[in-house]
Amino acid sequence: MSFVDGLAPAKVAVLGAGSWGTTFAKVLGDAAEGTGRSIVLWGRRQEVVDQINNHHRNPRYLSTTALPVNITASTDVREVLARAELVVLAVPAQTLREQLRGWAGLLAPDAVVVSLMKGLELGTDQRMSQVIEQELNLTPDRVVVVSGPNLAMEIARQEPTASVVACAAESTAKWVAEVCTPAYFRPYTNDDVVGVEIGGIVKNVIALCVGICEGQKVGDNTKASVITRGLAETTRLALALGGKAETLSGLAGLGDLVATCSSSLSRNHTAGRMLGEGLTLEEVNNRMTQTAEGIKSGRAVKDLAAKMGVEMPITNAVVGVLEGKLTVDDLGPLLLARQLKSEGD
Ligand SMILES: NC(=O)c1ccc[n+]([C@@H]2O[C@H](COP(=O)([O-])OP(=O)(O)OC[C@H]3O[C@@H](n4cnc5c(N)ncnc54)[C@H](O)[C@@H]3O)[C@@H](O)[C@H]2O)c1
Ligand SMILES: O=P(O)(O)OC[C@H](O)CO
Repeated sequence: MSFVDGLAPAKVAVLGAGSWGTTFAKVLGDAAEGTGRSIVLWGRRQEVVDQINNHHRNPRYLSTTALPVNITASTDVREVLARAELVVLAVPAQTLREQLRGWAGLLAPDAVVVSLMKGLELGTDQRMSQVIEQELNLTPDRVVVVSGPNLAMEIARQEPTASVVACAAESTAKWVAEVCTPAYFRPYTNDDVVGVEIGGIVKNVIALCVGICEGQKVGDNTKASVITRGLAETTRLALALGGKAETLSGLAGLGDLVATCSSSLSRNHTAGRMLGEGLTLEEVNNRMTQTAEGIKSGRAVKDLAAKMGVEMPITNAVVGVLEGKLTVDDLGPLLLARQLKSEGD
């Protein structure tokens, strides 16, 4: 198998044909041009699969993007996973464990598994790489995380973007980075899986808060304050879990936080804005057609931080709003009334 012998994979499976799964398949497909490598997408809906196979498009998620012809799709996960040396997972975080239980016996014996997801599991407070290791019985050297300032729509338009490919084993990270490097996408490797995942998870909660600010029509000072203090609490959590500070000041930390908190393309930012405009969470959920991980992961982040003894005031306040214990108007006064302290604490 190629991971073992160092050769590039001949087949890559991407499970999840939503916005990011389809876009990342395009990244892989463009990078594979002329190599003979095939990219096979698993989708739940026959109409999505048919559109990809017959028209090289996924109009449900990426209406204007033409997909490379080396991408095919199927609803048959067994067929998609057969002999795939690299398996990329892009389903909503809270559904991953259940999905993996159905897929576990179908993976090729030496497959490397990549998580594209930015969520924390409710109830267990586990990161997606931990769920993957447990359910597929994989060692950390075969589990990779891709994360960074990666708004799918911009990458689908081939706008220059950098990202992070993280794995405990540098050789695996390099192996994966080499197959996802088309001209418009530049991955950097990193061995700090914890820092990379925590950056991607918590930025969604902070983006909900910035979105709330936007919905309330407060200005840039407020948003910059939330982003900066949001990074401080994200870094505290990452460090407590064994992550590195420099990861949080890199693409998967600051980079992703800035992209998500500034962009109207972000689903978390958009969901926050609607809350700030006065919609209830139920109304927001009814309007969202794609996954905004922060809505559910917020609670898991709060629980994990409490378990680790890490102070995360912005996360706690956002969860208070999501759970109906605080109104959006409570947020500013609550956060500002906290006891004064040193910026570095
Ligand atoms: N969209 C982005 O810009 C982006 C970028 C980076 C990371 N991510 C992360 O990637 C992950 C997937 O996000 P997305 O943008 O592709 O979401 P999406 O909502 O666009 O697509 C989710 C996909 O999962 C499928 N799905 C939904 N419920 C499912 C279930 N119960 N079981 C199996 N499949 C199910 C949907 O049919 C769809 O194909 C999230 O964790 C997100 O945070 C997204
Ligand atoms: O649309 P969001 O809020 O899920 O953010 C998408 C990506 O994670 C940005 O890097």
